[in-house]
Amino acid sequence: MASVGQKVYAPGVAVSEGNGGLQKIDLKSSHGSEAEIYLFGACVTSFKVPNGKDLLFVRPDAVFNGQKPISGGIPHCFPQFGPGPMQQVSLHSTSLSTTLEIINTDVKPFSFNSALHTYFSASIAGVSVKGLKDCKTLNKDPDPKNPLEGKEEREEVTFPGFVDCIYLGAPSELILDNGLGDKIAITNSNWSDAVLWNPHLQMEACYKDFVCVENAKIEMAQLEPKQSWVAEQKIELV
Ligand SMILES: O=P(O)(O)OC[C@H]1O[C@@H](O)[C@H](O)[C@@H](O)[C@@H]1O
Repeated sequence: MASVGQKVYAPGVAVSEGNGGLQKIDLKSSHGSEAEIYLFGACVTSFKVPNGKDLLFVRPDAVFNGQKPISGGIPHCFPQFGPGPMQQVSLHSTSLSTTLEIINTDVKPFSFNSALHTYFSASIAGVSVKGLKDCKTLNKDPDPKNPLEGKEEREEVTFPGFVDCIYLGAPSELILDNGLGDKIAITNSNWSDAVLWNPHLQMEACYKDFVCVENAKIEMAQLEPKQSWVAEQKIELV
């Protein structure tokens, strides 16, 4: 049933006004999973699996003013943070898939890099990410402007303090233990790299409640006229 101010476009697809008067879409699958997507930046801000748990996190200081990107959920970074056309989002019982397609409609080539800056709900003391062993790293701690080159030696990356690290040549599947009793497989096609970020005491009010595990394309890629680039991400409870 539609709630006040909601327009139902198809079974399980409703559009309404969200925070700050921004338009949002609520998706409900027949399996009981739900997703919320703000049209501003095509940002998925909530993905609830059938038991009601939200696997995503929106920072308490996120602004919904149509000027700044929403700090939470799955913001698209292309060619940097900001508004963009709506991409497809597919909602399944325990998984959420997103596709980002970038098309060069111009008559000259352009270069881009991109990322899905996904915020997961978490209890940071119990968080680990598996799958990054042997990847080349660019560690932005301590100096984000001069990242230190290295190699990941750990089977499981944990978050005992500030973490801001790029992983080059990341695999197509990572397993996130969110410290809340859930294991989440993050699979992708065509996202070549990954980023792990937790601000620790720089965001004292909320750092314990989330972790960013991001699919990214760090190296600049060039798109010729009429060419397109497509990448997919799937988040699945395992
Ligand atoms: O723009 P937001 O959501 O505040 O996130 C900022 C952080 O995003 C991360 O992806 C970067 O690796 C960090 O360097 C950066 O500080």
